[in-house]
Amino acid sequence: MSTPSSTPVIAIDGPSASGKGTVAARIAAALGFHYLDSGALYRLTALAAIHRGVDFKSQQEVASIAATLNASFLEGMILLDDEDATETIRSEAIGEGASQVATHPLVRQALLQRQRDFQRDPGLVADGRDMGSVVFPNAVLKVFLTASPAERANRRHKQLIAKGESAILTDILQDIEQRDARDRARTVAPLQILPDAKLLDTTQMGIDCAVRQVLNWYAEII
Ligand SMILES: Nc1ncnc2c1ncn2[C@@H]1O[C@H](COP(=O)(O)OP(=O)(O)O)[C@@H](O)[C@H]1O
Ligand SMILES: Nc1ccn([C@H]2C[C@H](O)[C@@H](COP(=O)(O)OP(=O)(O)O)O2)c(=O)n1
Repeated sequence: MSTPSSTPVIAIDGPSASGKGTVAARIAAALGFHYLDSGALYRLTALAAIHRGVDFKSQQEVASIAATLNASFLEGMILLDDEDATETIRSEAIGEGASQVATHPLVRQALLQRQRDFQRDPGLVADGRDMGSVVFPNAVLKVFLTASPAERANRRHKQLIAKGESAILTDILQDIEQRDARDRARTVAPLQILPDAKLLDTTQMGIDCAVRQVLNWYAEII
């Protein structure tokens, strides 16, 4: 299990397309900290399950895939079994699969230590759903980053269109609402606003402003 560490962790949790990845990566770059995209581990687990023909509902089999995941994170590139999976895991279908495999307690357990291993000097910014509640409960700063479902659907829609993918706004909104509901309702490590988290609603706030706010909160505590 993890050893208690004095290395600071900034935990950024929140629902899909709230801007967690964008903001967390910018904060990590500004502070020279490491960055953990925990959702990528669940996405890779879903992709590996598809490659092996394993049903997302088979908790034991999916957990064993998660426990032996051959994944590496190399300067913005994500490899699965030595193949570039950076773009593949960003599809809406894999996001949905990730949300399904993430409901299994054994899958979450299998990925726990791997996430904690990212806590290295001089610090870590981690984004996901349970960074502040389960993976890094001692995080020095916990942020719940959110925006209205309509705004998040717009952001995801723009992001997909910019990548040249076809996307229908109403379908995306429906997917986001369905995924939010599943991520909030699961019994283990649900998405939640912790009492010790700072709430940052970016419905009407740009990326620069959101990054500045998190950096200001961090500056207040160090
Ligand atoms: N505050 C913001 N205002 C406008 N667009 C944003 C904001 N934050 C993020 N975005 C954009 O929304 C999209 C989704 O952000 P992303 O960081 O991938 O979210 P998440 O990691 O929460 O799924 C990206 O294209 C990003 O540039
Ligand atoms: N710490 C985490 C991170 C992601 N998950 C699950 C739940 C999410 O719907 C999926 C995908 O997460 P990801 O953060 O990559 O998805 P978004 O970019 O927010 O759409 O994985 C989780 O259960 N716990």
